[in-house]
Amino acid sequence: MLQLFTKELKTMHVAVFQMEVLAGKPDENRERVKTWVEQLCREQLERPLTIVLPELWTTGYQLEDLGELAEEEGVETIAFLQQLARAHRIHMVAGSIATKKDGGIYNTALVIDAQGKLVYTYDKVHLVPMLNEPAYMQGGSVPPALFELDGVKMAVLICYDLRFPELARRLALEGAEVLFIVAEWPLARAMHWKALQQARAIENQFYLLSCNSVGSHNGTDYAGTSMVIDPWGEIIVEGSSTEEEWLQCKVDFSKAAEVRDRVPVFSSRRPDLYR
Ligand SMILES: NC(=O)CCC(=O)C(=O)O
Repeated sequence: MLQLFTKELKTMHVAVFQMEVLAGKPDENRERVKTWVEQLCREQLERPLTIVLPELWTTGYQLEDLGELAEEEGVETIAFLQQLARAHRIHMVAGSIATKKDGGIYNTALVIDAQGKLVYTYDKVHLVPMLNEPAYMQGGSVPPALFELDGVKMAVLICYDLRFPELARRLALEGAEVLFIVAEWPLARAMHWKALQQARAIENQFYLLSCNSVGSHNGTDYAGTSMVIDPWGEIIVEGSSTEEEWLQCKVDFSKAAEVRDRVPVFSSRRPDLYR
């Protein structure tokens, strides 16, 4: 059954850090995130503000060194983010980092609220063969679920997960109003990146906010083109494919209800014929 949309909170500011991740350099990447957040928060005083980081932003795809680089339960980076979130009163869909737990290494997304509480973690379930991820990491065994920031139902998927529409549809049916995609998506498949994001937003009639990285590592160029897409499928802001930059906008949560009135996909569904 489709949940009703949030009534109380109508808008939220978002800022997406389309970052050039320095592979294998977690200290430097943390420092760069701190500098960016400080600069952003000098300019953007309005709250609520949610910031978004890309996939594996502490280590990049330096997979062969993850034995050393991955953090035990993500403790150090989580503490760093909690401190930053509290200091600036910002919510963080803090991309993902490599974590060690139960003898394996996982690609773990983190969500921290403006009080510094770790509200949600998710271990990427679809590891990407094209980047050799399954050779170095374990896939999560728990499907992505909803979390809430200021009463808004949201969800986060990690990069390759975008190719599996059943995940996004299930989250939409559970009431997601915003889907975040945190990514290190290669330029070689940039056309898929853009088309799939728009498709997920259009078919599920929710906001889609993505954060991809730029730059290159080990011969792979990353595609940037981070986006904020509204529930009609309109691209509100779009990053370049090459430059480190940040994207900022205000999202209006009342828009999804309008779109669902105009094209009532969810009430037209035939779950008696398919799931
Ligand atoms: N980091 C990723 O999951 C990349 C996904 C990818 O390259 C693709 O789906 O294509």
